[in-house]
Amino acid sequence: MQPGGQIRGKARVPGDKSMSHRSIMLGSIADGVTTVDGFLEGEDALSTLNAFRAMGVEIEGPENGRVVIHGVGRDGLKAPVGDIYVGNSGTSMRLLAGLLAGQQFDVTMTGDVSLSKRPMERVAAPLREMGAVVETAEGGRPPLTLRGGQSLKAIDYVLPMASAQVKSCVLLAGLYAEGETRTTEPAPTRDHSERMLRGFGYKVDVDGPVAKLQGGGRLSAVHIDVPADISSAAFFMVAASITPNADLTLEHVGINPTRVGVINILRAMGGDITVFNEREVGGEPVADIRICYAQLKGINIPEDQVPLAIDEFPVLFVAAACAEGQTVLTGAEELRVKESDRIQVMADGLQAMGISAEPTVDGVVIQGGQITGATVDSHHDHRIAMSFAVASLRATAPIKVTGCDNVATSFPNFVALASGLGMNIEVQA
Ligand SMILES: O=C(O)C1=C[C@@H](OP(=O)(O)O)[C@@H](O)[C@H](O)C1
Ligand SMILES: C=C(OP(=O)(O)O)C(=O)O
Repeated sequence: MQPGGQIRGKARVPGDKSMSHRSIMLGSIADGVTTVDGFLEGEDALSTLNAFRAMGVEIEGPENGRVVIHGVGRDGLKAPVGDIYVGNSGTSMRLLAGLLAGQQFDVTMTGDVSLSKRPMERVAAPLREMGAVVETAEGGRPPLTLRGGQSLKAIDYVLPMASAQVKSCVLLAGLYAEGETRTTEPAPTRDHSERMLRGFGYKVDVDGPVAKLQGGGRLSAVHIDVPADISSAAFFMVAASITPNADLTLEHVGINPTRVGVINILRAMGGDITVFNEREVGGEPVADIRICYAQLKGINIPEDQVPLAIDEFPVLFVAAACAEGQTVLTGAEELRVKESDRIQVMADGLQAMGISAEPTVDGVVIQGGQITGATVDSHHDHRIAMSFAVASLRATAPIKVTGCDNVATSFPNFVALASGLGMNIEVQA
């Protein structure tokens, strides 16, 4: 990555990863043919797609973001031949665990080196309470095996952490459980499962932190329009915010209130962000977003914004590095169990770039300063790699990022799009 570069123009980033996963899962167990537009053709969502193909679901595409799913109905999935490999994708493994807990066959899910280190006990524990038989490797890590043929009972589950993956897992198992399954979350997390289930005609009641559904119902196929992923848009929101003269418009971005922490935090830092053309597409709010350069200032990030921006912190740390003064993040210990320990890995990288970034147990303290050239390791974490690329916009010398192989998990055309908007990125084999 060469220093400097410009950020100007208009762009549409790829489809929302969370919604893409869910569209395949729900479309597969629905009655009828579900069509999806705007599907993210990234490796994580494709892992979910391939998992359902392996369980006998006919899925056409993806072709230019269009996927056609021939739903097999709630009891139509078939035992896969061999294990299901879900690569780097925590969402695939955790949500599928819930959906597969109520099937008649055994399944084992495996993942790559990063996923194999991530905690799965958080989904295994509530599923066992429901009567599922779940096996993990030592320390509650993958592989994850679900034994089929169990009869599940609904539970009233109070989540120990703010996690949409755990909430969704329990609700998906609840589809196959006898009685009313309830989840209570400690803070609002993304509610795409609840919204999309309703879109498929399944009754889900939400009252503040509580979501509940009755087991035993059926889903009816629908058309799903997946908006651009605000988590991918975030890289360019920060890129434009830190680059003098930048003026960028990102089109058709999902602005679900449970996902807009990055907008709220950048605005609190002094960011110049205009949200316009607000509309609703298939039960999800969507808008265009214009971002112009502004001198950012450090802030204490409000803890209530943490789950609303959970995947955007790596790039928000870059914003903090370019801000005047100190930024303090607390209450974000979940960042330590993502594709990498995102607190430590970002702090190490920013320090290598000459920025004072001190990790704490549940966050980080960053002093804004001058970013220098450096060679930094992204630890094969897509969001870290893209965040370091954004940092190069304000660096005094080139930044070389190693371990970038996983960028395609969430943002396959990142380099092309970033280059098109004016960033100087060179990819070395
Ligand atoms: O439900 C989802 O689609 C996701 C939930 C979040 O994980 P947690 O539930 O672990 O916070 C997020 O980090 C992940 O990228 C996608
Ligand atoms: C945490 C992430 O995804 P997952 O948990 O699905 O691997 C992410 O995309 O930042």
